[in-house]
Amino acid sequence: MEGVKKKRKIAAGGEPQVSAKKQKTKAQPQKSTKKARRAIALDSLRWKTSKLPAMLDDAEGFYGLEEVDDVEVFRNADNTLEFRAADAKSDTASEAANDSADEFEGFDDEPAEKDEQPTTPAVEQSGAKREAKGKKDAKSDTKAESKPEKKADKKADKKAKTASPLVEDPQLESNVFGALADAGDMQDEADMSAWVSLGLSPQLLSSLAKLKFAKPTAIQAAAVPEVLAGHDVIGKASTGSGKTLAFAIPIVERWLDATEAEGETPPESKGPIALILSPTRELAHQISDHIKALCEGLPTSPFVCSVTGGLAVQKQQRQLTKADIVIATPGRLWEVLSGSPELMGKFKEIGFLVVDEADRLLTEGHFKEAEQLFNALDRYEAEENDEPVQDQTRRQTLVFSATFHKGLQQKLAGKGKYGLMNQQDSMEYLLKKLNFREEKPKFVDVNPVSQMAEGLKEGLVECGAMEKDLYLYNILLLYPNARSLIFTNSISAARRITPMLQNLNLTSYPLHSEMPQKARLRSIERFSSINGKASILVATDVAARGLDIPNVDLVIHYHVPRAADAYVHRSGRTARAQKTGLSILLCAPEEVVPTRRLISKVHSERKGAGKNHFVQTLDMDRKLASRIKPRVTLAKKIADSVLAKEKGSKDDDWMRKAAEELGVEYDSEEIENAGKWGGRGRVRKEKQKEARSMTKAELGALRGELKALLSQRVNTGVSEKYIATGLVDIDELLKGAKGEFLGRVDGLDIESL
Ligand SMILES: Nc1ncnc2c1ncn2[C@@H]1O[C@H](COP(=O)(O)OP(=O)(O)OP(=O)(O)O)[C@@H](O)[C@H]1O
Repeated sequence: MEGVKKKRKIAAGGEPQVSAKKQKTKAQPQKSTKKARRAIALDSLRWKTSKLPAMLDDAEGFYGLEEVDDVEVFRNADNTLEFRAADAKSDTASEAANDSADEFEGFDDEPAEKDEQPTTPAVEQSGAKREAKGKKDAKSDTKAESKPEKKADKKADKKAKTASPLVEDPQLESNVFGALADAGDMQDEADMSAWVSLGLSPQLLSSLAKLKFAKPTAIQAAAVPEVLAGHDVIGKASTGSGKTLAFAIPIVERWLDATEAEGETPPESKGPIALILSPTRELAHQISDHIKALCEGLPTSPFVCSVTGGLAVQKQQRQLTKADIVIATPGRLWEVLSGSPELMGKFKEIGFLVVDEADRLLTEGHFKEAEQLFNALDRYEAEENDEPVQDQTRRQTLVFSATFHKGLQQKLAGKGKYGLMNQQDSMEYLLKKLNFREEKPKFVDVNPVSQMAEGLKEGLVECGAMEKDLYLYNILLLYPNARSLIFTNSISAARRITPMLQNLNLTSYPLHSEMPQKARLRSIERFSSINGKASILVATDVAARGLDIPNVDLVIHYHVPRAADAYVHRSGRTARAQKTGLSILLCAPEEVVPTRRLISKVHSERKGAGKNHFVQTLDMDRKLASRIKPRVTLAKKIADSVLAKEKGSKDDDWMRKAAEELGVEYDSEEIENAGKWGGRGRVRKEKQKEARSMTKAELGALRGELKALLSQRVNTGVSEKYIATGLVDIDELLKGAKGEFLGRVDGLDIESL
């Protein structure tokens, strides 16, 4: 017995033409059934147009192939072939059916059972592939479809029971599933029908299936068609909602089109198709990885190149000569391009300019470098007087963020009064700088009401300014296995909190802009790779935007952020991609007013009993806090001492060098005493001096003390309420504790989110 599938050719758009293969078999006499199968005439079968993988689109001679499922080919003693219809039922059942001498009526596309599907894309696709391969030797075709085919068939049968490919466009569906089947085992399970209406190529659909992205997110569904239709787009969607692919998918699609049109990968002289600007290096690398992952499943991939510093300018210039998609921080790209008029010329021809996290990149303080770049990209030499002029751009401009300035948002949405807007503050002014191709770019806002991710819960802990370390530790203890991201407003706080938490046996890493690039990436990598136990990243706002670290459970704002958008982006590091997460603000009395303002801004569009309603005040167990206070105090003291010593030796180094250059004798004591400290800085300096003067033995003793404290159990699972009611024997409970921290904060529970 050989094969389950046959193919034939048809003339494009015409009636089926019986192939040599088929003519030969048609001449065979119809024999009586063997086992559960009956011999059948080939024309009575339901032939379907074969689905060819997109990469075979240009494989001449294979247009118009048809195929049929579930037919077995028997070779008779006289060497003739006979085709028998497979029966889904058991052999006995089939025999019974055969006995009743029912005429074969062909295969039915209707499922035998309610949710059963008749065809199996994986099998069809592999069949199509084989057909292409077997063009030279039609006879070997059936042999090639022996055992592996049966296996595939079984698998396909299994899949047919679960799949529900209800797609409106059958041609597209066939392409889609054809391509998916080609993508291997995983794709056997994939139903990609939700992507179909976006008009993507089978290659890209196959890649998306490999990423296991079964359906587009709201921003992808809304923005991709607009971009593919050639519009400039401003896209707004909450954090973690897939904005990267919303612009990356159409870019890669356009690259595929261009590559296909040229036959080969575009030559080096072509220049990049897209430039994506990111405000931070980490985000640029992440976008680059994201696009590479999307392209991994393609038959040929674009060259994706990130330009963020770290590599020599010449090396980056060389890389840029062959780049198809470039992701860059504006300052560095400007540095690289301004030294190469040839490269600059190529960048003037890009098809897409994407500004990710646009509101950040285009605001005061960050826009300067970007502005230089935009001006250069848009400047063309006028033919007549050789004066540089701003040309109407040919490229599409795509601008994405989770937060946009409210005035701009209203204007884009066609509401509000704009005349009163301060131009410098509004993004309108900045958007003008982007030189949109269309007078009115498409504004796609998929979360007009809330900027926050759906699965996010927000909480607030009120505590004294000097108690923040204590309550930070307290919260971390309540979530012993969480991946937590702590945001501070200053580099020095991030520097201090990290070793303090490490002293408390919590795995923590720092992240701030004064760290070398490699150390920054290493911190993110280590933080992301620890699974199953607490892992903490203490970061400044350098990590607030765009970073997509998987499974961050908890975001803690150690300091109340200075702006509402920072709060949105920081909190958006958790509850990404439909997941859940917590965001907790540590709020000191002097931060209450800015916090209120911030919350009412962030939740301004939401309906509810007051804006603050969306952020729950959390009552922490004061008794627990007092129990853990001694260890926090010690951990802090040790960290401060180590930091002061490090800082001291750095300052010493600097001063020694300065003294040497001036040709004077260096005496640190003298120099320090000569400095006139006053005001607020004096106390700090004195504290630093004290911490710095701690001897090794003193430090060792503190460490020993802390170690002893840390070895004691603290049960966080007993709330003050229980203690107050007196219904529970606390000592008994503490005895039963397994050395783990079991507490929870009422109303905020990671598991129950
Ligand atoms: N269609 C999809 N289905 C499932 N997951 C997706 C899909 N598209 C993207 N993702 C995943 O969602 C996560 C968040 O995506 P992305 O980083 O693009 O979010 P974002 O909207 O840009 O967030 P931010 O505003 O914080 O920058 C990523 O891990 C990404 O792989």
